[in-house]
Amino acid sequence: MSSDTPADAQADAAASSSASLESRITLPSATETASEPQTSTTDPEKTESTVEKAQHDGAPTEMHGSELREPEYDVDVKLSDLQADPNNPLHSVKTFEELGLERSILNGIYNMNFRSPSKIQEWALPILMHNPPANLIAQSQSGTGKTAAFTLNILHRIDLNNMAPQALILAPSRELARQIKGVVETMGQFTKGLVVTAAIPDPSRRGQKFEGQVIVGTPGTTMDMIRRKLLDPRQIKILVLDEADNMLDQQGLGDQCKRVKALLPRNIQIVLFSATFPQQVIQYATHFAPNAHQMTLKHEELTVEGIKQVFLDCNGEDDKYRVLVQLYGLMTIASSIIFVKRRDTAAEIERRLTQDGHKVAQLSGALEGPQRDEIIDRFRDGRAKVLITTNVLARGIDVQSVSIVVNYDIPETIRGEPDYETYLHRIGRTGRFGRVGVAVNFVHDQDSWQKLAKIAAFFGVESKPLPTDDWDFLEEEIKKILRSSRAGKTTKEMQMQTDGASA
Ligand SMILES: Nc1ncnc2c1ncn2[C@@H]1O[C@H](COP(=O)(O)OP(=O)(O)OP(=O)(O)O)[C@@H](O)[C@H]1O
Repeated sequence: MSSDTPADAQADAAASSSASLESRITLPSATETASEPQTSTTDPEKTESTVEKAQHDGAPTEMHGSELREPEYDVDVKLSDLQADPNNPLHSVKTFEELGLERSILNGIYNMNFRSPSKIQEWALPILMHNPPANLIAQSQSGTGKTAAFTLNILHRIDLNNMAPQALILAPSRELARQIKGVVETMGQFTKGLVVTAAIPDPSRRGQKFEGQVIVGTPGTTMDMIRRKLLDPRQIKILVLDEADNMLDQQGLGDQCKRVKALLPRNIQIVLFSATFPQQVIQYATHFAPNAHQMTLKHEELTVEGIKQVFLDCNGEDDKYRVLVQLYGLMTIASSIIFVKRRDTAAEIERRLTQDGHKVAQLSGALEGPQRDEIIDRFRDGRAKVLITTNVLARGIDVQSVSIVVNYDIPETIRGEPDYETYLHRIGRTGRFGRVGVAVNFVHDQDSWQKLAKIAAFFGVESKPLPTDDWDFLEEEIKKILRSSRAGKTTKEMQMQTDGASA
């Protein structure tokens, strides 16, 4: 079961490059895709809850949805205010009821404390749920609820009286696949008869059939399982690629995803979601999902307002470790992720920090699956507060308590260029759904400084320098950001405040 190793290795390496993105919505012609709809039979009654199992299986330990409370800092963001602002990606006009979801599904959403949809959910759901089913390529900022958008469509469409796989969700890492499985189970906890199965490397499943209406997997294992006839693809009617630009990347997972698709029935609904879609991937994506409705964003629109970006000027590579140790206290107030380029750097930093008496966890593609599960679960439930990792966890991971992301190494492509997409995904591990967070970038030489400057210019953001020789000041600055409450302010009001301050 080593078929996911290349995928993980690929995800470990910074791979994708960037290109200009257009903000546009494209509607396809009337003669669209896909098979006949099959409405699900749902039961409003509460059935045996799968929450416990879901949470154990990788979902956030507590899915508080809109309840924005950081445990240690006094962050009291009012989500309703953010959602009332038409310029905010969390804004919506409609309610979940108006989107035509079954009562059992609505109960699942409300139980997760979701009050109203985000922009992407409000836009994508009517398209996804419309009959005949149409393909979709959709882009939305990190942490704006893309998982719910594709999950709700799946819950709406599957036939619960049939145990055969009907929806396949592919994700680039085992951690993300497990997380999505948890979300589908939690959201579908009142959906009677729902079975969700993970197709990730798991020696304990050897020879066992993959049953359940929803399969969430990594592409390599999914392909293996279909080929070995352990996963029957014949009744699959929806294929979702989460982190689709990464999944279609021709250098890495693209080939595997193409092969999986070739093993599925024709005319299924194909759904591609990501926070980033470089132009060259969009072109390929439109072949993969023909006649798709499209929503893409400009790169200037991609950064999340709640994530403040700063950089620390270190005195060379060796000095980075000293600065990291200084930061440790701040990183443990809530949870933090440290991103490095290489697996051996991750292991080395873990070793040194542990030796210096600090508690940290480390996860990279070099570790075996069960060990990885144990580490990410510890991080999710707060037993481990500082996680050192590679790009394997750059995308999709949703741990709401993450308040600091450290780019120990500025992300770069295999060609040594700044990796714009990976940067955006990495910093997007904080500031989820209206929360605030800080991205701390380490620069240590001309090259890393230039890469960061290019990244900041590309996204049209300012990366503020913080001194590394005045720790009291630095600490106060970071704490100030994390304490900053946006309660009661719309994006426009905040903009005016900033304008006023600089006038
Ligand atoms: N309508 C909603 N109301 C409140 N919370 C929501 C809503 N939709 C999603 N969330 C929460 O927002 C968080 C981020 O959602 P999700 O992980 O789906 O983001 P994403 O857009 O897929 O991000 P990424 O691009 O990083 O993968 C999750 O904790 C989720 O439970």
